[in-house]
Amino acid sequence: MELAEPRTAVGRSTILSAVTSSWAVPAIDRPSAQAAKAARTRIDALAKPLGALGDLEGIAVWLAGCQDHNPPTAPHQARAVVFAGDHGISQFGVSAYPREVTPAMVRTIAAGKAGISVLCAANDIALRVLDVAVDDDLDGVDPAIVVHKVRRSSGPIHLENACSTSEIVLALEVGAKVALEEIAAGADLLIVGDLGIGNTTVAATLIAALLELPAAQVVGRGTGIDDAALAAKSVLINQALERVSDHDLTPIELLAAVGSADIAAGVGFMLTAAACRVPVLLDGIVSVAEALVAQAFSANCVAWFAAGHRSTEPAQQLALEALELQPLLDLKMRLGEGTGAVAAVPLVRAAARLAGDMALLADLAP
Ligand SMILES: Cc1cc2ncn([C@H]3O[C@H](COP(=O)(O)O)[C@@H](O)[C@H]3O)c2cc1C
Ligand SMILES: O=C(O)c1cccnc1
Repeated sequence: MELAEPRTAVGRSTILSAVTSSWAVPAIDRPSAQAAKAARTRIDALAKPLGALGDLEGIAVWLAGCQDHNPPTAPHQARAVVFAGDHGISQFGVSAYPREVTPAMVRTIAAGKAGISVLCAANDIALRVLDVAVDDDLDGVDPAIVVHKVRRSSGPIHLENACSTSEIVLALEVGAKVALEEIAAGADLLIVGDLGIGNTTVAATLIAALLELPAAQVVGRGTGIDDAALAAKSVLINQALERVSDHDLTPIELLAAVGSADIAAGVGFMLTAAACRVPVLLDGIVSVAEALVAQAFSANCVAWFAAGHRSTEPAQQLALEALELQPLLDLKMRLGEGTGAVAAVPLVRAAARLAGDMALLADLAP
């Protein structure tokens, strides 16, 4: 793989005066315009009225471009990875659930009993969960789950940096390494899942910072907080935004200031998938926040992403609009873990099969 320096930097930091670590962003080409065009021509010629398969047509065209193949083949080796981490801000009333849920859910995924586990099993999708920054030692779990741990929790982003830039670089490298492992295992479609109480606050903050939006527009109910907690969450997001406003930050510095190690791992994973020409299906608010940060590293990566679903989080919708991505599903899901993306995999597979297996209009018997 060719390596290049980041092409897009958010700028230079003044709040992080220590040595700023850098990361060699993998070089990312665009998907094949030729294969996408050929797929569009074929889909327009299928035995149906022009455009009648709606967004399934766009997904098949996108897949053909990513695969450099017309018609596209249905992804039969979709693989999902959940990056787990705790967030300091979860101790300030932003979630409807306590932070102890994070390690408990890591164990639940490992036991094959989480929402994402069941959806992956139902759709023949390989799944693994990795502890990047869980605030627990996770004693007794499979050592492969904790081998990539960067730190225990991230700092409360309304008060201090989530972590150091060198920890972010380490987490980006974890994501990159894991993506390469998944691709070596045969992945032809990748999904990044999130797990960590408080992570919707961090994701909303990242989205607000990158899209220059006020807290009131991005704040959402996450796990189901009431009106009072929603107002408090908005205040904390504003406080976190104030810490980074008027500072030009590189993407690494932004992740260190108001992101987290587990989110950085997701970013490194997505960028590496795109560099390896493997398409990525995005999930909810954390996943699209990661996609926006990935775009700040390298604008080309977005062409390798499709949106699995629209979640109920306002910031997720705003980020999808900024990425110019149309979600496949709108089921009012708000779980994270990668569930909204995995729920859309059957549609992606069906879109490819429709493009490949339907008769042509020209071949219809008179
Ligand atoms: C039992 C349980 C399982 C989950 N699986 C994912 N999340 C999701 O909800 C959390 C984020 O929402 P907030 O920012 O409001 O805390 C994260 O753990 C996310 O992965 C869960 C949340 C809970 C309670
Ligand atoms: O919209 C999401 O992705 C979401 C909402 C609540 C909790 N976790 C994720």
